[in-house]
Amino acid sequence: MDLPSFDKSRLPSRHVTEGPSRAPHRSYLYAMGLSAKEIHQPLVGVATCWNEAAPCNISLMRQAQVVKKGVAAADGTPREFCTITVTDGIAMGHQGMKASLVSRDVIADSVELTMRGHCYDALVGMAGCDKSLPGMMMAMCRLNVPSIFIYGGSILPGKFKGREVTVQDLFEAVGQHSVGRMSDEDLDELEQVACPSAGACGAQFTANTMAMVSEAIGLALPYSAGAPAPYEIRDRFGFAAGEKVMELIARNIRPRDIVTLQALENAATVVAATGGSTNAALHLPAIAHECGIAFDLFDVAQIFNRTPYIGDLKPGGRYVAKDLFEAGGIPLLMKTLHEHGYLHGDCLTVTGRTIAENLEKVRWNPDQDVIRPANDPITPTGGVVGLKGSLAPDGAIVKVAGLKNQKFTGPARCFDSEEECFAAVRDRKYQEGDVLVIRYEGPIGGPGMREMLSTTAALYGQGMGDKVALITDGRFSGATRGFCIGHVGPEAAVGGPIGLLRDGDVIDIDATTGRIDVRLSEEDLAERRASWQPRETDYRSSAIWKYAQTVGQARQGAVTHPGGAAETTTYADI
Ligand SMILES: CC(C)(O)[C@@H](O)C(=O)O
Ligand SMILES: [Mg+2]
Repeated sequence: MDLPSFDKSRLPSRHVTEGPSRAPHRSYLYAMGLSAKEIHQPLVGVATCWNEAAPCNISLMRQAQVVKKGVAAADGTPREFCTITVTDGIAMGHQGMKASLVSRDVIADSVELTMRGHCYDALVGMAGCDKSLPGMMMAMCRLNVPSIFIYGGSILPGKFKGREVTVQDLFEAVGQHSVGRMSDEDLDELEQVACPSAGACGAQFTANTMAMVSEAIGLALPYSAGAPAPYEIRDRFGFAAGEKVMELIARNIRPRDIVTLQALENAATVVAATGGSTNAALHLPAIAHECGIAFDLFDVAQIFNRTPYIGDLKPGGRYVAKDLFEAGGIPLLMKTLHEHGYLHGDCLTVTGRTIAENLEKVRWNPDQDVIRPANDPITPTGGVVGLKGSLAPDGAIVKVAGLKNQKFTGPARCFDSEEECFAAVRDRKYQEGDVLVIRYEGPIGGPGMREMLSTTAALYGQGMGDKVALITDGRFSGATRGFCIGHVGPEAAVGGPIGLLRDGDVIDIDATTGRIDVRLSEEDLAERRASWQPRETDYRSSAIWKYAQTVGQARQGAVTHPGGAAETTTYADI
């Protein structure tokens, strides 16, 4: 690969590799088998979230070897390191989920610290799970050294009784089983066939949503986020990412040149267009924050409201990630959105070219129905909608893709933890028409803003998905369906109105007008607020306690440090 010549003396790695005072430092590099030539080449961090916690991560170390070959082929020296993950599918439905969102920021922090400590010149970050994708992209924006993101790829769908299934079917099967609508034998068979390969949860759930974001925001190479984990073509993307990051070093193209306000709007557009995970409304503000860009839940919601819903993907629709890749991949989706004016085409990407330039050669595929043309959508507005009102002055979010009815009025049934609500659902101790309220599950109150797929899927599995509504200051899985409103802010733990609700209060939700209100006057709310007492959590120490001390509200992405780009030293410039 012919790289433009560039001034190597500006590279951060000079702090580690150049001059007599760095002889000790170099001795460590020699100890790992590096040659003198390799030591003085640009050092590229290859961060992966490899571990044996989940199928999302299991193939990442293998894939990273190809990335390293790409870096080396372009005269860079790859340095591989791993960070942690918490996998929601296994953390779901118990206290373990409190570690999930916390892990996003720990991932960003740990990548930051490895990169800073060793003065790596660039980063290729590989992630495969809900929190590792945004965590890695946050680290890239925070560090602002040339970076490429690469997804580990989606899992393949399983086959059960002749139909394609994902882990969503299992979570919903738990509800079916609890009311006698599924036998022990079928549940046993389903759990053995639902997840047949390595890769992240297979439909437009959180990992695939954030993977789509990685291409739309410009941090990943076109097509790279769509290829399923077991497909060998992933190796080509890995090699290309390794080579390309060397060009980004040479041309000094950095993440904050790429992740602009317009790029964030492009990312929100693909989420809405595909009925993606509501978690994007949390992660996009957090990524923006790392760049010093104000882009909160309301900004995301504005894009959601003006974007046509065109991706017929599960959980709202019919297809899985593999089908989208085979239909033409994420560029196919972006092509039609761009053609009809829904994307900013002039945003720079890691190819060194703009979105519009990347899409030039993409042709529309008429022989597929995974993605509809943007001028012939499934619905004219996005599959995810922002809400606001007396119950959520700081906003809330709901996925409407696949919902029959977008309005709901009913009496509140209040629960102060997910466990309490799950027990009521499991035992069918709720009424049709109820608005189930799960509170003290926000970023501070949980702590950790749990995702509540076990409860929402159980409701769905009981056939009650459209007969009750559920609202929470916690959040939902990308696989949640039903009338489920999350991120209600401010959260109960800081005195938000959701914490003032009592059983029987009447709640009105209207996703068509973007409203969520409680039929209580300002005076009623003020009176209740006066006697409200903050609650203590059981977490008085540990990483989860530490998180609760610094985390902000969901509206701004539940970030754990106040400063954006302007306040953060990028070691690249020291
Ligand atoms: C387990 C899932 C489906 O991956 C969930 O965590 C999500 O958010 O999509
Ligand atoms: Mg999740």
